[in-house]
Amino acid sequence: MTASAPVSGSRALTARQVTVRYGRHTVLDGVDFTLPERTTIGLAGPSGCGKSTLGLVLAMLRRPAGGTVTIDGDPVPGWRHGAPRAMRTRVAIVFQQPRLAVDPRLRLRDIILEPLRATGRGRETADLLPALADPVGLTPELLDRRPHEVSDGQLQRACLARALALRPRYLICDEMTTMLDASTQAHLVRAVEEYRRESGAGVLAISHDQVLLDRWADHTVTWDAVVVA
Ligand SMILES: Nc1ncnc2c1ncn2[C@@H]1O[C@H](COP(=O)(O)OP(=O)(O)OP(=O)(O)O)[C@@H](O)[C@H]1O
Repeated sequence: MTASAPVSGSRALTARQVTVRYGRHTVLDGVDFTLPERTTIGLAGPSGCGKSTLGLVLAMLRRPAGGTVTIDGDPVPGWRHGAPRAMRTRVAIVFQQPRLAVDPRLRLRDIILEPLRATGRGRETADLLPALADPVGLTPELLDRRPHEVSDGQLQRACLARALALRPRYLICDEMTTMLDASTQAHLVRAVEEYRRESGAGVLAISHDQVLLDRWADHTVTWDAVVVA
């Protein structure tokens, strides 16, 4: 299955014949998937079918038992820290539960700036903070708080800002807004779409919410189409 066949010469994040097993349970069995640049693809499907697992493989966070992932034509040579940093930073992911995705001791400003510091760009960080925090709607006062002092929505805003800090070529939003109120959901989707327009990134929006995907994505692939083809 190809979510959207890239026009010849255009760039894409691709999975080819990817197989993932948890113990004896085969979750992905030779799955093909293409996320072209400049495009938002919605991915829908029943709970437990393997959407998040595919997202983790595309983000190089889970090693498949078989198959390949390529970024703009470059095959990924390893997984997690086995992938070169220059490749890992080309794909970012935002998860459903922000509280499981952050260090609870850090202030929001330091959560957002983590990727810049980890890549040795510490000196630029103070200057870059407003450009990362403003689009997701975080005020300076919120940036000084720790996770237990903010709402889930405010923390998810920080997670999105962190995901965009290194200007990824591809962004995977795995149920990014599922736990959030309608106004925060709309704000975060707008921020992602603004980033996509301005950067030319490709976006994979994984969600159970067909109404959201109809509004958000250029088109939506259902899981049946992924595994049948
Ligand atoms: N770390 C793990 N160990 C064992 N089994 C797992 C693990 N992670 C996921 N699974 C199983 O793999 C299958 C696919 O899970 P996955 O989270 O990818 O599905 P999903 O489509 O994203 O589901 P949901 O929509 O509920 O988030 C499920 O049966 C799940 O129980």
